[in-house]
Amino acid sequence: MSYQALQEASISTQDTGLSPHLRIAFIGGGNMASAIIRGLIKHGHRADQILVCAPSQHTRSRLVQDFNVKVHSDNSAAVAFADIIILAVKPFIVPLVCEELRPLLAPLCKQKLIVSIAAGLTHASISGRLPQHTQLVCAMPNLPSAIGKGLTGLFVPSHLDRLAFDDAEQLMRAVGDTVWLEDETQMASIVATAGSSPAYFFLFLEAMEKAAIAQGLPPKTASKAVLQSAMGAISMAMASKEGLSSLRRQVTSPKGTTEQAVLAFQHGDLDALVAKAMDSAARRAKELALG
Ligand SMILES: NC(=O)C1=CN([C@@H]2O[C@H](COP(=O)(O)OP(=O)(O)OC[C@H]3O[C@@H](n4cnc5c(N)ncnc54)[C@H](OP(=O)(O)O)[C@@H]3O)[C@@H](O)[C@H]2O)C=CC1
Ligand SMILES: O=C(O)[C@@H]1CCC=N1
Repeated sequence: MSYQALQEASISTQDTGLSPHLRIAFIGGGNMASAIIRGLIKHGHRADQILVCAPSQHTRSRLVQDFNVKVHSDNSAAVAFADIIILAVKPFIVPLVCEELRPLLAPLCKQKLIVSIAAGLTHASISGRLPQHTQLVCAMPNLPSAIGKGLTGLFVPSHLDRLAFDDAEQLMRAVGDTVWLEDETQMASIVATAGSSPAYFFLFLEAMEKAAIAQGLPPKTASKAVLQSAMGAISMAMASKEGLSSLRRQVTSPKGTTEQAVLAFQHGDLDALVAKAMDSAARRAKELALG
């Protein structure tokens, strides 16, 4: 699997044209559904246009309290309510949900868009469990969707017209950027590069915070120094026309302090460790595809 392929995918940056009248249902109301809901509401989507189906009363109460969205314990409510149904359950639950929705979707499948955000599951494995001609798009979003800064990979097989999935694309664009994948094998790389990656950055920042505290900084100062520096670096990288290496060299004075830190990372073979971690995530996505 080559991560290079992702560079060839186009990242859209246009304003979203998400219709405020679009009714959106989530099957599952956990971390990722909540992140997308938060992003949608932040973007101005009306809470009463959003329904979440989740089995536990605790989750439903939390969603009402946090977002004032509609909630239901029965997944079939999603079909009656929504134009777009997002499958936001763990991958192994998706077949059960499809089984429940299948008879209800059969007469309506051309009027509904289904979006699966389940890591690893292929388009064919989900569409095979839904009525023929169901409009299904596989999406891989990430947690920063909660603040409108997500990145979602989208895939439909080449025989389907992407324009038919405009509403789903606009929905995901309301919570961040989107990339269309040409080839479904790229989805495992998007899981490794975008779906999972916020956790890598959090892990790295946690490690920096611990090291700064160990060196003697007060925890609040360490946290502020780490987060503000990370935000500054990312904002610069996003705004700059220069590549990442060039920006890195601007910080790294010959015989200076940064050089020593960079050498320590290189002696620890950071590149190999990152590649190993991302390969592990991509491999797990492929395992999930097999069920
Ligand atoms: N977390 C992330 O950063 C990302 C996750 N994903 C994908 O999103 C999906 C959800 O992950 P995540 O939100 O982290 O998981 P969570 O465990 O946080 O949420 C899963 C939700 O599914 C609900 N659920 C369980 N069984 C059913 C059922 N039979 N019918 C309806 N709802 C059900 C649970 O309800 P209850 O709370 O009531 O038990 C819970 O709200 C996964 O497929 C994952 O691969 C994709 C990209 C990023
Ligand atoms: O860890 C997971 O399986 C999910 C998919 C991507 C991010 N979280």
